[in-house]
Amino acid sequence: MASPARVDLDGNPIKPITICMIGAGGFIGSHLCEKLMAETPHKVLAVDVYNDKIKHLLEPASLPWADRIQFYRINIKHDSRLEGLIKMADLTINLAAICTPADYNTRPLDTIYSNFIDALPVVKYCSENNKRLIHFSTCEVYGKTIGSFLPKEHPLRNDPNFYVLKEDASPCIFGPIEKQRWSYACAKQLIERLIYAEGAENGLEFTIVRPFNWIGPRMDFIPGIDGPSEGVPRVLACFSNNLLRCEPLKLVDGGQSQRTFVYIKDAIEAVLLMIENPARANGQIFNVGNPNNEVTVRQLAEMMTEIYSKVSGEPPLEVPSIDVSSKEFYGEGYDDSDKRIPDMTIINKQLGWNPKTSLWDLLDSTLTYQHRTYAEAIKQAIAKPVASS
Ligand SMILES: NC(=O)c1ccc[n+]([C@@H]2O[C@H](COP(=O)([O-])OP(=O)(O)OC[C@H]3O[C@@H](n4cnc5c(N)ncnc54)[C@H](O)[C@@H]3O)[C@@H](O)[C@H]2O)c1
Ligand SMILES: O=C(O)[C@H]1O[C@H](OP(=O)(O)OP(=O)(O)OC[C@H]2O[C@@H](n3ccc(=O)[nH]c3=O)[C@H](O)[C@@H]2O)[C@H](O)[C@@H](O)[C@@H]1O
Repeated sequence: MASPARVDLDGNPIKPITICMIGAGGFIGSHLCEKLMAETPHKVLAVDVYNDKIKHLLEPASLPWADRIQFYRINIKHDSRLEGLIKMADLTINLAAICTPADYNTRPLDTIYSNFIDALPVVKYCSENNKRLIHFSTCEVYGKTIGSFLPKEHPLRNDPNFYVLKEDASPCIFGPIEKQRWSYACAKQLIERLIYAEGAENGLEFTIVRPFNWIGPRMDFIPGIDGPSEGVPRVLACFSNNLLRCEPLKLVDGGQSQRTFVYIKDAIEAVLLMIENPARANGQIFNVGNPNNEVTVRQLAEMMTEIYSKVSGEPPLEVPSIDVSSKEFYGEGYDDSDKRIPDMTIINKQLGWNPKTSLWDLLDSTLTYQHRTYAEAIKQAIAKPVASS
């Protein structure tokens, strides 16, 4: 019996489309490709410089979706094939970016080029060829909260108007230029403004996504195993690396910053709704996060330590964490977002989307994956005698 036709949120049948996905080989791209292959009839032209995280979707040729995904090893900085691929597709999704905070103050030029200059041709080709664009921005465009400028004990700090981040109302508050941490957020903000202007002046059909700390399997790399030994990934991978190596977790400036974490699989549901409901998603900027999963970084460290001990069967570390200054950890020019709570009104109203997974459950499944994937390799790396020079 044929499976029932898939319908959008308004009950209309969903037509198969071709998607040019730039940055398809990254963390979010790999989960999005998986979802599109397993649950939809859409085709993906997967563009990236790497494909390790989607290899399982590309080979062997006998995979049921083999004719619906093609990988193009392309650096969008300099490759004339990009426009042709955008023309071949109905929709372009741009995920390509440098997006690890350790790079923002140490490689500010690369960060600005990657998040602004390199995205320009993508926007231009979409606009000129009347193709729809879903562009990945960031919750970092909000910068610091208004409340962070009030004295520590001020009662208004508890008023949501002073910290909840709303797409159509909150200001974008960055630190001074010498705090190069904000090079990323500022570049993302300018590309958002450019896309918005292309929509207003030239009719570009666009959707802007502001992810709030999406986490899960395949995020970033474990230093010395599948990434550089001296590399500094985002917090999930930093803490996973510490736990796998039985080292104390490093709390930057006391771990007082707050974050809301959302499970990658919940967030991907939101992206699929955007893909398949253009009439509801076009012209919108969407926060995608989980306001119920807020913790300080210190609390995150404690939770991950407890869960990893359960998952690995090893006793918790005697010294579970140590404090490090941001200057020591990230170098000169680091600064931080104090608190990030997404307002969910717009995505709720337009797409009816709500995150489901609690922080405990998402850390449990993610740390189970980390342990299964890396524990043995770490053991071997630690046991290996250091090569003589
Ligand atoms: N993960 C999150 O929670 C999060 C939060 C906020 C914003 N974002 C945004 O979402 C997007 C994807 O993030 P991610 O977490 O998957 O990061 P990621 O680093 O895992 O993925 C980005 C991918 O883009 C590719 N890429 C970068 N420059 C390229 C180029 N010049 N040509 C071709 N490919 C290139 C990289 O190789 C990588 O595979 C980024 O734009 C990021 O700023 C992510
Ligand atoms: O994921 C997001 O939504 C966005 O936020 C991230 O920024 P941030 O949350 O600051 O990045 P993390 O590296 O995950 O750091 C989170 C917090 O943990 C702290 N941290 C990080 C690593 C560590 O070992 N110890 C530690 O205390 C950082 O100082 C920061 O306060 C990145 O900028 C982007 O990937 C993205 O745009």
